[in-house]
Amino acid sequence: MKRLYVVMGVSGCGKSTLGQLLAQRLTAPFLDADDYHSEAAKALMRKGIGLNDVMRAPWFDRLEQAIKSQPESSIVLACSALSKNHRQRIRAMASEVRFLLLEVAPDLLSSRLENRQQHFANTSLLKSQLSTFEYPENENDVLPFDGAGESAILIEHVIDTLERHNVCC
Ligand SMILES: Nc1ncnc2c1ncn2[C@@H]1O[C@H](COP(=O)(O)OP(=O)(O)O)[C@@H](O)[C@H]1O
Ligand SMILES: O=C(O)[C@H](O)[C@@H](O)[C@H](O)[C@H](O)COP(=O)(O)O
Repeated sequence: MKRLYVVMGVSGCGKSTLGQLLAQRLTAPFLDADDYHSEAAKALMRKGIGLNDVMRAPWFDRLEQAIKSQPESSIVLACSALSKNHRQRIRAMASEVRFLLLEVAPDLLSSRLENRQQHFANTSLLKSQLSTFEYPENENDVLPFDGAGESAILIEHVIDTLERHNVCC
């Protein structure tokens, strides 16, 4: 059985940051979906142009391959998983999938992205991220978290919540 924890949400919500902390706590490998984009896709996003689902398809295929080739039984993935269809595609990648949604207000997202260095996604991408994002309704495998606070506090809350839902460690 393979258990996949997906830290999800729009650009700047803190997926990579929290995902790495969670992977350390679970002693699990960490995969960042950002590392699986093509150069062409990154060039578009750098210009603030969001991907469409045709462009995303080979990216999801590469992610699936990377997840399936991990020998460990638990894996942490940071991936925006913006739409219901994207999440459905990710559910096919492992036998048990849990999404951890980080919710952050647009103003704070903007200021985080302005300050983030050396990343292809900047504030110009935020508009398309927010318009593509579909809030998970009736998706029982999605746990929402307030992503605005300090990471050191958030990770403790995440671990507590996973333990309470019996999906941890
Ligand atoms: N909880 C947090 N509090 C303050 N800054 C944060 C927090 N989480 C992430 N950041 C910062 O915000 C920026 C975006 O975080 P990142 O983890 O790259 O988000 P994402 O992977 O969702 O795009 C980074 O510069 C990161 O250091
Ligand atoms: O589905 C997509 O269009 C992309 O995955 C996008 O949503 C993602 O957020 C970018 O890769 C930016 O990277 P960060 O989210 O890590 O800033």
